[in-house]
Amino acid sequence: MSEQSPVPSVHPTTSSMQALKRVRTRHFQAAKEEGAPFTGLTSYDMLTAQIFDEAGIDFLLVGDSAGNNVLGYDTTLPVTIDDLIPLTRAVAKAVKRAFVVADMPFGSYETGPLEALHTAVRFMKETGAHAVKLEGGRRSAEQIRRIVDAGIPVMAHIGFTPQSEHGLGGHLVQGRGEAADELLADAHAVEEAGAFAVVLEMVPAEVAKRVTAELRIPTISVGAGPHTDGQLLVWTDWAGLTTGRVPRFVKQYADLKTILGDAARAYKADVQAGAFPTDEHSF
Ligand SMILES: Nc1nc(=O)c2c([nH]1)NC[C@@H]1CN(c3ccc(C(=O)N[C@@H](CCC(=O)O)C(=O)O)cc3)CN21
Ligand SMILES: CC(C)C(=O)C(=O)O
Ligand SMILES: [Mg+2]
Repeated sequence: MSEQSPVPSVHPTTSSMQALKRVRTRHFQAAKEEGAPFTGLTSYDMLTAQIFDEAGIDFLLVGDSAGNNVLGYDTTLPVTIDDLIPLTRAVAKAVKRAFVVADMPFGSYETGPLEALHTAVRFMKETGAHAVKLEGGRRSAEQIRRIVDAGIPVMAHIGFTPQSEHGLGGHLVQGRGEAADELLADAHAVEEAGAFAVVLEMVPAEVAKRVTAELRIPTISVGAGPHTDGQLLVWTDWAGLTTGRVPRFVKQYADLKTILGDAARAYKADVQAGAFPTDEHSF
C-alpha cells in the first residue's frame, strides 16, 4: 500500500461501514458510492447471529430459507409468518451492529399492497428487524411502494426467486440473453418503488454488472457474480453444513458437517468406552 496519500478518516481504505456502531440503510448507499463491497449472511438463531455480528458481517437476513435449513421442508413454499417471527426476533435481539432483514414468506404479500403492508408491520412490530424483504420485480412494485410509504425499508429480490421455483421451472439462472432486458426492467421498477437495495439471485455476472451500473440503489449478489455492491450467502451453504445440493455459486468457508459429525462420533465412542463423563465432569 502506498503511503503517499494519507486517507482522511471519513474515508477509510476498506469501508467506512466497519467503524459503525449500527448499520443503517444509508450506509449501504454510502458503501455503493465508495465502491467498498458489503457482506450479508442468512441467520436463523441467536448464536449464529452473535457470531456473524461480532465478525463484522454487515447485514443478516432471516431468510425463508429457514424452510430448508431449520424446518425440514424441501422448498420455502410452506414457510409461514408465524414460523419466521420467533427466528427473526432471536436474530434481531442478538445483534449489536448488523442490519437485520426479515424475509416475507410465500403467501404473505401477493394479494396486494395492503396484505404486504400488514405483513411488514407484523415483522417490524413483533421482531425488532430493521427492514423486510420480498420477492419480485414489476409484479411486486406496488407492494414495495406501500410498505416504504409506511416508513419501513424494503430490500427487493429479483432474478431467481425461490418462492416461484415451480413457475420458473427449477433452480435456473435468470436474465440470460434476451431476458436481460426483463431483469433490467424489474431492477428499475423496484428502485422506483422505493426499495433501498436489491438482491440479484442467479443472474449472469455481466447482467448484474449492468444492473449495478444503472441503479442508484445498491445491488446484492447471491450467485450474481462479483460486480455488485454487496454479497450474500445462505450461512448453512457457506459453512458446509448443508446436506442437500449446494449451488455452484457458493464458496464453502468451513466444513461444519465434518466437524460436527466427527464430534458426534467421538462423543459416542467416549461414552461407549467409559471415557466420558469422568470425575472432572461429575459432581
Ligand atoms: N441463495 C440460495 N437460493 C436457493 O434457492 C438455495 C440456496 N441458496 N441454497 C440451498 C438450496 C439449494 N438450491 C440450489 C439452487 C441452485 C442450484 C444449482 O446448482 N443450479 C445450477 C444452475 C442451473 C442453470 O444453469 O440455470 C448451477 O450450476 O449452479 C442448486 C441448488 C436452492 N436453495
Ligand atoms: C437466498 C436469500 C436471498 C433468501 O431469500 C433466503 O435465504 O431466504
Ligand atoms: Mg428468501
